[in-house]
Amino acid sequence: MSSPKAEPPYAVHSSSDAHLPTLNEEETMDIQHPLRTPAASSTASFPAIYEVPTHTTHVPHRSGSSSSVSFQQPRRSSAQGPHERQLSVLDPMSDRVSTILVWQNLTVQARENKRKEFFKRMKSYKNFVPKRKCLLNNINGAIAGGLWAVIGPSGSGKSTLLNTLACRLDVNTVVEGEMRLNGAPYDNAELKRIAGYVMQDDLLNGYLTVEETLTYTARLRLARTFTDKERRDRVADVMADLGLSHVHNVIVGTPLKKGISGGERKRVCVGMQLLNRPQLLFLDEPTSGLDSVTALDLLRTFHALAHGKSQDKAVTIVCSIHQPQAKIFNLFDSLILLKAGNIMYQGPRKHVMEVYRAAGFPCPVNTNPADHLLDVITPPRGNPILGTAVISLEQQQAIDEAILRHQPPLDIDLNMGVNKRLVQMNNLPLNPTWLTQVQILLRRTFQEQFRQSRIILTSLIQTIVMAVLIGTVYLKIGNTQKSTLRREPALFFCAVNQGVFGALMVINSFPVERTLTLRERASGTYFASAYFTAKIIAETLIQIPVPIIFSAIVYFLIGFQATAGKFFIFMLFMLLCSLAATSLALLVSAICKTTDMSVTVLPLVLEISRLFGGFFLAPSRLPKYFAWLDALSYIKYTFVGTSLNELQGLVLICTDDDRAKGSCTLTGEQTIKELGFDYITIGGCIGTLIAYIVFCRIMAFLGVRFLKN
Ligand SMILES: Nc1ncnc2c1ncn2[C@@H]1O[C@H](COP(=O)(O)OP(=O)(O)OP(=O)(O)O)[C@@H](O)[C@H]1O
Repeated sequence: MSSPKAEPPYAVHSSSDAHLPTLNEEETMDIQHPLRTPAASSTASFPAIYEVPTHTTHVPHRSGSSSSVSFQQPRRSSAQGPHERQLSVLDPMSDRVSTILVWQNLTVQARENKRKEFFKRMKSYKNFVPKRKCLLNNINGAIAGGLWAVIGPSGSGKSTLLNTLACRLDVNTVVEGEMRLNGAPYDNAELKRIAGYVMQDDLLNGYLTVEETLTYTARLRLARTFTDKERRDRVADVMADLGLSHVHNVIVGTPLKKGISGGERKRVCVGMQLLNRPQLLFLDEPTSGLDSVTALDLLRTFHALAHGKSQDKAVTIVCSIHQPQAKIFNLFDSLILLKAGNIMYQGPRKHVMEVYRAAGFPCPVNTNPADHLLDVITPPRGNPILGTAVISLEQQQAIDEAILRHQPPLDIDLNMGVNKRLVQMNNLPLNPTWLTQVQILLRRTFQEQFRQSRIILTSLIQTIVMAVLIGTVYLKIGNTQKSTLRREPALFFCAVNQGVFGALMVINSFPVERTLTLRERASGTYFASAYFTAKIIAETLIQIPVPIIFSAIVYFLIGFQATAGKFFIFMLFMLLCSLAATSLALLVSAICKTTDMSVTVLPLVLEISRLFGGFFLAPSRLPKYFAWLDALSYIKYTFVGTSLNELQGLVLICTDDDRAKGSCTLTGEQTIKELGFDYITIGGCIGTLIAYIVFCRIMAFLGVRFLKN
């Protein structure tokens, strides 16, 4: 094929080309993109760069067989400058590009609603056609080295593409087509070992410093063969690469406690992924919420990382980004332009304007090229006040087709990259053991908790205040016949207080922590069981002082039976009640998943526990159909257990008044019978509460382990 135009595409801007103000001097360099092949129909509009012969290379399959793979070899045209190889990172044959991701006929659909679909399928089994929303529409593409931008209007499928390639799609989606990593199909487990994913919102432990955050991640993610010094060095390297060294000692921060800036938070998230030197990094909207200077600074860092200036090896970075500013746009090596689940352009960023110009849509003067790309493919909404016209569907289709027509076809081969170093799962170094993970997570949880000393202090003060209040309301209850009337409400109130307090703390903090955990686990940081074990141990240890302090104050102010054994049994019940409440709250928030839902459901569960707590209606006198709700009330087992403990062996004295009324026959044992508490023993109540705690925690673990979205 011969070139109809002698000039390279961006080498010289004629006066009519002067509308590309944002293209800098770098634009004059001609580059070869690996994925484009010459198209006969489009050669008229395309310069020599696309007119390169396709070389066929025989590369071995994983299976050992050989296959024909097409690669374009970069060729220097006479018009190309001496710096063209500067961007050789884009060349999949380059040794610096270690990962090639290819997808073919990729379609992603969202199920209407799993339950609805199931019932409709049951109703009309044979004729049933599920209604599905198409998110990605039979697209082909490849990513090989450099800094990539996935751009497109809102809702065009940028995040969906990223999530699909990173195997992180929602469960309600259906994926068809092929995706290959270095020529082989891959899954989430495999990708996790070599790729990182940074989500749009920066969810971090707000009470840890930057260095602590990275150090804990390094301990959890770096292979067990790393020494402490090597880990520290790796953390220091990452902080230096990302410009975080000056804030290493500053806490990340929470909405209430100021920490590092938004840009620095994003860098910490990226740093956590860079610690184990990934070959591929996905970033979902990394600049969202950042000011233009911070965003540009961040992208410059990504550019440096993608070109291997900071790390040993270049990391391929793929960012979904919504209308980047011109300076940011110019930092990208390659683009994927999406519209309604279709790829409108894929290839070098430097060629996209040429495609648009050839299609009849040159970028106007002083216009951000990224804005222009989106403006052309997004149908404007007509505005009668401004006098702007609506573009018909046909007109917009013609525009889209013109853009697509002026691009040479992609030469996608699923075997691309098969000659690269393959991901040998068995040869990858082993992560820390389960026990090490538990120890690290335990340390992290304690450190985080102790940083929140104000919350711990507040909860201790609250406990003391409540204990003194309850104690003084029922002060020195005595042991007259009448005292039984006050003894039972006092015991019930103690159970309710300890049975609600801990639950409310969990419900507010756990859903956020759960989301953070899901992310860390999605990155392969630790096992769900290691996290849960560490959490349970830490929470139990932190929770113990509250019921102890409460019992010590309340017991003696009220004046329950003054024997050591009875006091410690009372304290044990308060502790078990508190643990049962937090376990129940953990279960509710693990199943409900969001704080909003958990806060709605938990009060109902607590209310039922209180209602069937044995105080308002004796458990033995409950109607049969309520037996199951009664069995689920941990407050009941606490109340009945503490009542048995208090009433057994209680000697009630008889006052003159009592004698006059003839009611002097009451004993502790008789009161137990009257209240209907003689159906169970103290040991039975303790055993049931322990079983309750274990059951709730196992169910909460299953929720955390299996409910991911
Ligand atoms: N799991 C899902 N179920 C149903 N629809 C979905 C699902 N995921 C995405 N969508 C829809 O698919 C379309 C593309 O979503 P996606 O988040 O990929 O777009 P985007 O280009 O990243 O948008 P934005 O720039 O606004 O974040 C949207 O209309 C979205 O509502």
